Formats: sequence, structure tokens, C-alpha cells
Amino acid sequence: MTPAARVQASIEILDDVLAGAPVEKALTGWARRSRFAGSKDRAAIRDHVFDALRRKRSYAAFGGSDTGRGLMIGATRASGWDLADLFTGDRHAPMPVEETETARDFASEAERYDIPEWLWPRFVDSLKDALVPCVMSLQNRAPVQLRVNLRITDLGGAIDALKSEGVIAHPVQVCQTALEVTEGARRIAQSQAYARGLVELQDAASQAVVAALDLRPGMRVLDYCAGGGGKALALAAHEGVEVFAHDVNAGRMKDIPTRAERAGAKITILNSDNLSGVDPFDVVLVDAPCSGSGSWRRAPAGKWALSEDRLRDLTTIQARILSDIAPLVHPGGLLAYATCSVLNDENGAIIDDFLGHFSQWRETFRKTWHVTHESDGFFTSHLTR
Ligand SMILES: C[S@@+](CC[C@H](N)C(=O)[O-])C[C@H]1O[C@@H](n2cnc3c(N)ncnc32)[C@H](O)[C@@H]1O
Repeated sequence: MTPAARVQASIEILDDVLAGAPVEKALTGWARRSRFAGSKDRAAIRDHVFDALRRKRSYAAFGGSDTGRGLMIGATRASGWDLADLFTGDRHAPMPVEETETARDFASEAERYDIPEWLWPRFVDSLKDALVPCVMSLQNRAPVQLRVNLRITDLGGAIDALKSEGVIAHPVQVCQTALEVTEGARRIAQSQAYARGLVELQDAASQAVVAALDLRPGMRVLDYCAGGGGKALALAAHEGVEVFAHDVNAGRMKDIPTRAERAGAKITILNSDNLSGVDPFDVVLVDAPCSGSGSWRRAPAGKWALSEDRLRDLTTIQARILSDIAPLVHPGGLLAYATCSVLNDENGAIIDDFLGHFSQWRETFRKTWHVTHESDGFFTSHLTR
């Protein structure tokens, strides 16, 4: 496909997404209808679509409308490409840009930085001096990051194994187990290094949340909101730590046994019914359901799907999970709360509210990871009684 034909395909997919289709469904639907497209075309179109979704508001201003076409005109203007080279009207290319399709000034800072208008005051309050670097980072693509499985290898061993298969990766500051992939990211899933459990795909801040726990051999640790098991696997990489995984939606944990086997680790799955009968744990990690605002680079549709009502529901769920789970922590043990959100409503405010209601608990540690090139936005707080 020509670059112009890729832009036209992106316009069509974006129109589907703007009409309400989930982005992955819109991309696969297009790919199925377009057998002529090769893997490089599909990857380039995916990049265009995700980029346009990250910057939906600013591209709409640059492009003069919030349609798929407006976003891709905006993207072309923002990147400095010549519109006349892509919007040619030739076969498969978008129609030439008309005089009415002009850029306009940004109406607000929220529009400039691609944040929903209603959410902007919360971003300002939550992020303070980190606001602009954070929202600018959220406009860009996230790096591909790996966790080195220290049960099987060390950083050097993983880097060498990946390199021999054409994947170039280097350590990142955020966490000692984390690597950033700079070349060959698409080879990872088929690589021996991945199949043999040397590395897992996981962002560095998620790894840092687990690394912040003082895990020691003999501890029993519960990952209460385990989902696909990313954090449970990182917990289970610690020698001698017994790891349990639970999720209200048990189906989400279906891949954990296979992933654990690949990693040479053991994770016991608990369902909600047998949770009440188990002995208390030394550590309970609550990686709570949240807005995902710290990882909107990876899932940009979430930025536009969040509403005030949904945020209120999430904070209610977060508070309820903390109070429900507190009795499952051994006296003197650790209740570790985490979100991949940058919003104080889901972070400090939840902890402060919990401590206000449960006076026997105190906070021993709190940390925020701001969104930077290297890091997704994360928050954690350690509570004990
Ligand atoms: C942020 S995700 C977890 C991601 C996972 N820990 C990982 O690292 O891959 C939050 C999870 O919480 C689960 N969840 C939502 N409400 C819950 C509840 N009341 N109790 C337990 N889990 C819940 C969701 O099903 C979802 O899988």
C-alpha cells in the first residue's frame, strides 16, 4: 500500500471507532476486509490509528474537524508532512484537502494536551508541577518493556539471549528488572527468550510496584486483583515466596497457569468462594481497577471513554475493596494498594479515606511514578496495623 492509501485506511478505521466500535475490533475488521494489506501496512495503519486516538482533540483542532479525516489531516499537519503528497485524490488516497479544512487555535489547555475538558482540573490538582511533562508523555507512544525473570536469568543473560534473536533491549532506571526494547519488538512473542520464560512483557512501573514490596522467603502473598497475572508473576519471581492469585472475574486469570509454567513459578489460583476460609496473608497486593489514566498511551480509547460517573463508580469500588480485604492481612502484615492512575481521587484520596475510617491502620510508604518516556503513571501505598 502507498503511504496515502494507509492514511485513507486509517480514516475509515477511525470513523468506525468514533462511531463506537472498539479499536481492536475496528482494526481486525478492516484487516479481514483488506486481504491485500501486508503486515507492514497493518502495523503502519495501527500506529496511525493509535496516534490519532492519543491526540484526538489536538488533531481535530489542527485538522478542522473531529472526523477520521479531520484527525488524519491534523496528524499530517502536526507531523510536518506535506498534505498535498498524501491527500491527492488518486486511487485509494484521500481526497485533496479543501480550503474550508483549516486548522484552528486551541480552545483550552485541555484541548492542546489531549485531555477531556471535565478531567483537566483533576489533572491540574493531581499532578501539580508534573502536569505538562505527564500530559505530553501521554500524547506519545509508550515504549515496549520487558521484565527479566530473575528465577531463570539475570539482566545480562536476558539482553544477550534477546540480541541473538534480533531483539535489542537495554536496562531502564525505573526498575532493576526492567528492559526497554529498542529494536525487534515484533520478534519477542516468537522468541526463545520469551518461550523459555527469561522475559515477560510488562511495563517498568508495574515491576517497580512489586519491587517496592519487601518480599522475603517464607511469605504468603495474595494478588487480590490479579487479572491476567502480570503482578502475580512478578511476585512469584521471588524465590521462596508463596503466591496466590484472585480476581472477581475468574476468567481473566485463565492464562496464569500457562504463564507461570513458562516462568518456572507456582501460583495458586483462589476463587472468591474459598477466599474466606484461607489463613491471613503476610502481604496482600490490591492492583485496583482504575481509570488507567497512567497508561493511556497504551490504551488511548480509555481516555475518551472515562466519564465522571464511571470515575465515581471506580472510587467506590476501590474503597470497598480496601475495606473488604483488610481482614485478610495478617496483623503486622502489609496491605499494598496500587493503581495505574495519575488521579488523586483514585490514589491518595482513597488511602486517606481508608485511614480516616480504620484507625488501627497506618501508612508506611507511598510513592507515585509520573508518566515519562520510561515510565507509565503508577501509585502505591503500603498500609499496616
Ligand atoms: C488493574 S487490573 C489488574 C491487572 C493485573 N494485576 C496485572 O498486573 O496484570 C484490575 C483487576 O481487578 C479486578 N477487579 C475488579 N473489581 C474487583 C473486586 N471487587 N475484587 C477483586 N478484583 C476485582 C478486575 O477484574 C481486573 O482484572
